[in-house]
Amino acid sequence: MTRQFHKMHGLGNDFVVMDGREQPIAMTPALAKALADRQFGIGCDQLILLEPSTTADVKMRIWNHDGSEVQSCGNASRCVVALTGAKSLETSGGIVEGGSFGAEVEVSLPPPHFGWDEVPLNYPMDTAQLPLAWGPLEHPMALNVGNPHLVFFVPDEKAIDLVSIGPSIEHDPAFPERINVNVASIADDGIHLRTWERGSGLTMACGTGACATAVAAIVQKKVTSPVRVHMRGGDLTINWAPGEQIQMRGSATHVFKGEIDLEQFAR
Ligand SMILES: N[C@@H](CCC[C@H](N)C(=O)O)C(=O)O
Repeated sequence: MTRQFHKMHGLGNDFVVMDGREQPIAMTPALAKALADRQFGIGCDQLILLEPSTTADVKMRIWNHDGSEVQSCGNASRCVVALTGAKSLETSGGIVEGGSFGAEVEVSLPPPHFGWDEVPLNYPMDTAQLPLAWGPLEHPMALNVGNPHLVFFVPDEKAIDLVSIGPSIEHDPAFPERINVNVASIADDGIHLRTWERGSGLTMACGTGACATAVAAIVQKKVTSPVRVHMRGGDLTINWAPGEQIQMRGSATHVFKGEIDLEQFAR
C-alpha cells in the first residue's frame, strides 16, 4: 500500500508526517521505528500520524525514533498547524491550540504540572530540586509539559557531554516512563539549551524541552517571560505565566513530500 508522507522540521528536529484521517494507517511501534531509521527508512526524530478527532481539529499521534509512542511534541505541533491549518490538536498530552503569525507558528501547550506523580517519578521527591545527581549534573527541576522533562541549569551547556550522560539519566529507575533531559545556561540574550530526548537522543531542538526549561527558569526567577530559547537548530520564543498555557512561537518547515510502500516496512 503506497502512502504519501511529508518530511518537515522545526529548527532541525525532523519529522515524517503521515495523514491517516481519510484512509487509516495501522501504525505500530515497529513500523514507526522502521520508517524513522536513517539508514533503512525515511529517517526522522519523530514519526507523526494524523487521525480524525472528536475534540479538536486534528488528532496527532507521536512516535519517537526508537518506536515508543509518546504524549507531546512541540516542534511537530507547529509543523502540523502549518501543514493542515488546524487551530487545535488533540494529543495524549492534552489539547494544543495553534495559529500562524506571518512566517512563524505559535502553539499553546496545556499548563505545566509539577507533582512528583504527575512527572511521573517512581517515588515522592521535591520536584523543584530533585535530590539526585549524575556526574556534573545535579538537583534538576522535574516537570511535565505534556511529556516529562528534567531541567539542569549549568554555567555552560556546551561543556556537558549529553551523548555520554543522557542515556543513564533517561533510563534511571527514578523515572518510570523514562524522561527528556535538558541542560541550559542563562545569558543576556535568553536561555541556551541542549536536549537529550527520550527515545530519540540528542536532537537539534526540542520544543517541549524549550517550554519546560523556560518554565523552570521563570519559576526560579532566572529570567522573565517572554524569553528567547536558543538551540543548535535555531530559536523559539516562550511566553508563560503561572497557571497558564505555555505559548511557543517559531518556524515550521516543509522540506519535501514523497510516497512510500508501507507493506515493505510492515514485514
Ligand atoms: N521533539 C519534541 C519532543 C518529542 C517527544 C519526546 N522525545 C518524548 O519522548 O517525550 C519536541 O519538539 O517537543
